[in-house]
Amino acid sequence: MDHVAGATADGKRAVRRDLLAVRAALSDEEVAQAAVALADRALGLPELATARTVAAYVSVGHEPGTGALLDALRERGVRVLLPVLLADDDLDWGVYEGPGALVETERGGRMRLREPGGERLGREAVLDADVVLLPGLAVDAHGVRMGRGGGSYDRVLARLAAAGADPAPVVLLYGHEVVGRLPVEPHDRPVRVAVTPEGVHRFPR
Ligand SMILES: Nc1nc2c(c(=O)[nH]1)N(C=O)[C@@H](CNc1ccc(C(=O)N[C@@H](CCC(=O)O)C(=O)O)cc1)CN2
Ligand SMILES: Nc1ncnc2c1ncn2[C@@H]1O[C@H](COP(=O)(O)OP(=O)(O)OP(=O)(O)O)[C@@H](O)[C@H]1O
Repeated sequence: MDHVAGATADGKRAVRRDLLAVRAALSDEEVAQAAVALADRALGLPELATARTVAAYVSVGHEPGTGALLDALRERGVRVLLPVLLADDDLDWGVYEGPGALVETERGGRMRLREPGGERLGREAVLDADVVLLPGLAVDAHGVRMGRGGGSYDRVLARLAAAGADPAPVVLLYGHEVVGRLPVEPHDRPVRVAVTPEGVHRFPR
């Protein structure tokens, strides 16, 4: 079993590297245009039309851009929660109060994140969310999502399930990141929806 689990983790690392290389090759203009289209698509989701609290994240680098989406949600009066990465790779949460209230953070040579600088609400704050917008590198036809490998969102999804909370998990990706099949480990939890600049994909439960 350990051998199989190790093979899956190695498989994930290789897929992650390839996916990150494709993102790295995007031009700044492609990234900017994709962010506008992504916000449009996401704002059309029925799940977001009724949501009062949305857990989201601030995109960095060549990730599918969330800036326009965060501001549009906030303008709608939605309470937007943003993650704060903790030392154990779990997530604390703070309320989005506009781009000026974000602080740039960097931990141990990892990628720079932009996180809310204000009050920390605790790990359980995500249980208030009606929708959870997740970062990712890819999703497959079963809704299996691959992240950066910290396991932060695996823990968030496990926490939601343990509490009996059932917000729609929605991953934001580029079109080519919706793939046929990804390596899967027992802790991986499927997402319900993937939004890309080109459209919306729904996965059977
Ligand atoms: N914009 C954004 N915010 C986010 C996430 C994300 O994926 N994107 N997260 C999603 O969980 C959490 C932060 N998790 C992170 C996980 C890994 C790395 C990172 O730098 N990884 C290295 C490679 C692995 C390593 O060195 O440990 C890298 O990407 O270069 C950064 C943040 C919460 N906030
Ligand atoms: N519920 C959990 N509690 C504690 N650790 C967990 C949990 N789920 C996963 N992990 C750990 O997180 C690590 C990374 O998992 P994985 O490679 O699936 O990350 P990922 O889904 O790509 O990342 P992320 O969720 O941050 O986007 C693994 O070592 C795993 O053991």
